[in-house]
Amino acid sequence: MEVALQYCGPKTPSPVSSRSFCQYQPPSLQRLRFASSVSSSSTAFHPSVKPLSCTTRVLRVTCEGRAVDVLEKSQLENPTFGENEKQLSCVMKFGGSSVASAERMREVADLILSFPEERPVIVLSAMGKTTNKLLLAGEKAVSCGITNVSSIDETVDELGVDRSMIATYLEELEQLLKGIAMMKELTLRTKDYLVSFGECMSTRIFAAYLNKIGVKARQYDAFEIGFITTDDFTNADIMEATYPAVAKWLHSDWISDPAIPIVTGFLGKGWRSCAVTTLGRGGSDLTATTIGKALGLREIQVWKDVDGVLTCDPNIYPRAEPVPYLTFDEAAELAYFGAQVLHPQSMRPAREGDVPVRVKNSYNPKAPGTLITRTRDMTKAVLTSIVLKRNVTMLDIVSTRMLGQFGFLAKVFSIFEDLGISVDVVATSEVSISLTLDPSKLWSRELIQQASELDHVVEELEKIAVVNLLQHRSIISLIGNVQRSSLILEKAFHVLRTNGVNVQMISQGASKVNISLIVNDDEAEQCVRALHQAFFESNISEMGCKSENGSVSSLS
Ligand SMILES: Nc1ncnc2c1ncn2[C@@H]1O[C@H](COP(=O)(O)OP(=O)(O)O)[C@@H](O)[C@H]1O
Ligand SMILES: N[C@@H](CC(=O)OP(=O)(O)O)C(=O)O
Repeated sequence: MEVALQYCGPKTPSPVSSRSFCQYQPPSLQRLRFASSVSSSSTAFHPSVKPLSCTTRVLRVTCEGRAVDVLEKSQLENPTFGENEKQLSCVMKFGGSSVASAERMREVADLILSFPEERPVIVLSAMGKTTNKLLLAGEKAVSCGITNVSSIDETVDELGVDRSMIATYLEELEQLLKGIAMMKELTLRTKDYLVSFGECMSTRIFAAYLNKIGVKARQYDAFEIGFITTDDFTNADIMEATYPAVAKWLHSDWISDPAIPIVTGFLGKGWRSCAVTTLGRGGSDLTATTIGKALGLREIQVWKDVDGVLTCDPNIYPRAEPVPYLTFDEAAELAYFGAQVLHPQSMRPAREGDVPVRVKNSYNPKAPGTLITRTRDMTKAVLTSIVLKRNVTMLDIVSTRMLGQFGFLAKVFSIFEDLGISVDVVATSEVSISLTLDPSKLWSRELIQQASELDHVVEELEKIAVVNLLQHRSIISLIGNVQRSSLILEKAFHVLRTNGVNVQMISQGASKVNISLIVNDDEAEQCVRALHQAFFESNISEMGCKSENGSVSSLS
């Protein structure tokens, strides 16, 4: 594997060797890119990429012979357009549920074409439950040999597109499964490569279909156009270098030869390994918001199978209703604390780029959906949504020293830092601390590794504290206007007391939009239903009434 980093243009210094590239930490890569004062003409672009201007400062990252040119940020904030050039206008992301079959792909194509004024970038997930099926196939390959991969063929035939386009992928996939069966091992890195076939195929099929019906489209693999990530396989983070690289790639292609870009969601390329990475389950939302920020688009649309973000998970309580407006902060908390509808990290690029996100239903396009923006009128808002995160591990840590001891919290958190474990919810006093561990980070690891990691954490903490490990807990997050926390808590505790539920920990974060309550797993769903009824269904109740935007407001 060869990785090189170089400046392009006449004064190009010698390429940085693979070893020294690997020594850079992400922040220094950033500094290097933006601090450079090397000004050179951009003559050494990738053949498919047209330079934006003739005096562009460029840093090129070459991975396995493939170059990604990273521009100085200012060049991307003000791309130059010819008089008649129209920019790409929005991102439309369609999840697996929206493109589950040939019929759905046709409907999604019609939906896109029903917005003739838009020039969208399309982001697609794998069809239906393909990601789960691929993971299952990988596990079966480990335990009992190869499984076959034929159902994607049927969609190709139904859409009438050329099957040779994905034939090589299906062959490669079978080879991969054979390899897994032979090795009897499925590493996180291999898992990411395996599931990437889902998005690689759905986008190729969809782009071929659009071209077949006369709509010019171009397929892109995200890992080839500059989605540079950390090497945390199955849960990689997008790195800053992604934004200028992706913007440049998509923008330049669009300017030189306009065609609707069809981009694989969920996938990236590890900056050290250069291997395919994934952004965590549901990661196509993050792909969409990353593109929205990178290109400074007008709007990011995420098309789902529900009428927007709902007041709670409809699988827990079917009477959940759409929430018309959310702020980025509310949506980020909601996503982070377990609402499957949005990827936990997906709001970050949208908030940074201040690009509105609209959550819409591809099965019911007329429904207004949810609009997520930087601010909204919070004067009447009390509670917006209730979110449940299950199977959480909680730790009660009590210092073995006396009151007044400083540095206790610092020691506790440095243990988590050393072990690379993220903490979710925290409540603390001077000598004790209760916290929950982020299950998405912890549970992505192998089961045996999880158990030994937990033992290790407890062992380390026991050097300075008495530790009580509590498993099978749930976090119920009340997302809304924490300025009205007394009202929210009064009502919530009334509901919980009537349902005989004891809250084991409570935390009101600095975000001002979230109050988290920890309860036992087996009581959690019943709590969510009862809370939903109290907050959203009692039109005029003791303490609250429904406001126009669907959230609860006080009578006072
Ligand atoms: N608060 C919520 N609002 C809306 N949907 C939710 C919520 N919590 C959980 N969900 C679930 O999230 C699903 C949509 O997310 P997801 O399956 O990731 O969509 P897609 O695959 O289309 O991107 C819905 O079908 C719904 O069951
Ligand atoms: N296909 C991936 C990525 C994704 O975002 O999917 P969806 O948009 O269907 O949630 C997954 O299942 O996790």
